[in-house]
Amino acid sequence: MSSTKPNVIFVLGGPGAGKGTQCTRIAETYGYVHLSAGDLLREEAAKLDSNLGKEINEHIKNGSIVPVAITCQLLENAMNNSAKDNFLIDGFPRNKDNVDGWKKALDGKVNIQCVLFFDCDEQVCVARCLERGKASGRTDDNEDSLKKRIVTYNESTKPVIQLYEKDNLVKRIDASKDVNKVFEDVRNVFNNLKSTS
Ligand SMILES: Nc1ncnc2c1ncn2[C@@H]1O[C@H](COP(=O)(O)OP(=O)(O)OP(=O)(O)O)[C@@H](O)[C@H]1O
Ligand SMILES: Nc1ccn([C@@H]2O[C@H](COP(=O)(O)O)[C@@H](O)[C@H]2O)c(=O)n1
Repeated sequence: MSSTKPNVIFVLGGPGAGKGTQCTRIAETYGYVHLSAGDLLREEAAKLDSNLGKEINEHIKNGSIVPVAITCQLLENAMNNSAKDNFLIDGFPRNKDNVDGWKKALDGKVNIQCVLFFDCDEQVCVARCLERGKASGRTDDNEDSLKKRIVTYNESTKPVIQLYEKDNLVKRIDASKDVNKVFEDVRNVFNNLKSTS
């Protein structure tokens, strides 16, 4: 991260809504650095042969949210290790603890440009994750974990999206369309985005 205040876009939506897929395309097209909180946690857990690694893996399998101090530190390290200034933060903030922890650590140090909300029907999300689960190797792309992930999304993440709606930051995108159509809508958002740095 350079000395200029970096731009941050939070990317939210249900499990399997297509956040990662669209972030990859946004990164290629608009030069943003894609930081997936879930990927960072999975990588960290794989590195750690410790209780902390086990704790992260348990949260992932149960679809519950890892304490923010861990996730926020991973995100902050990844931003500090990047030479770029535009970040897509995928899958964060996921609950009130995430919001509060982020504010404590980074409020005022970054510009939140918007919150991209990939809105997708629950059944479609579950079907996509189950299909992905045939090859993903993820411990949470199965029926049991998905039930829990959907509960976490409905009970903890939706209120976060509503919180940002009050600040007019949310750009809702219909994520049930096919990948190219969703990206057309994403492009509309980016073409109208004001640079705040
Ligand atoms: N618009 C789409 N139409 C159909 N399939 C899609 C679409 N977008 C993504 N997919 C597929 O659905 C699965 C989930 O997509 P992706 O990993 O991007 O979701 P995600 O929101 O990042 O999920 P998670 O939060 O669980 O990591 C992938 O197998 C992906 O190829
Ligand atoms: N802010 C976050 C983000 C993710 N997690 C945990 O990782 C799991 C997988 O996340 P994906 O975005 O890759 O689907 C998620 O279910 C949580 O257990 C988290 O704790 N905090």
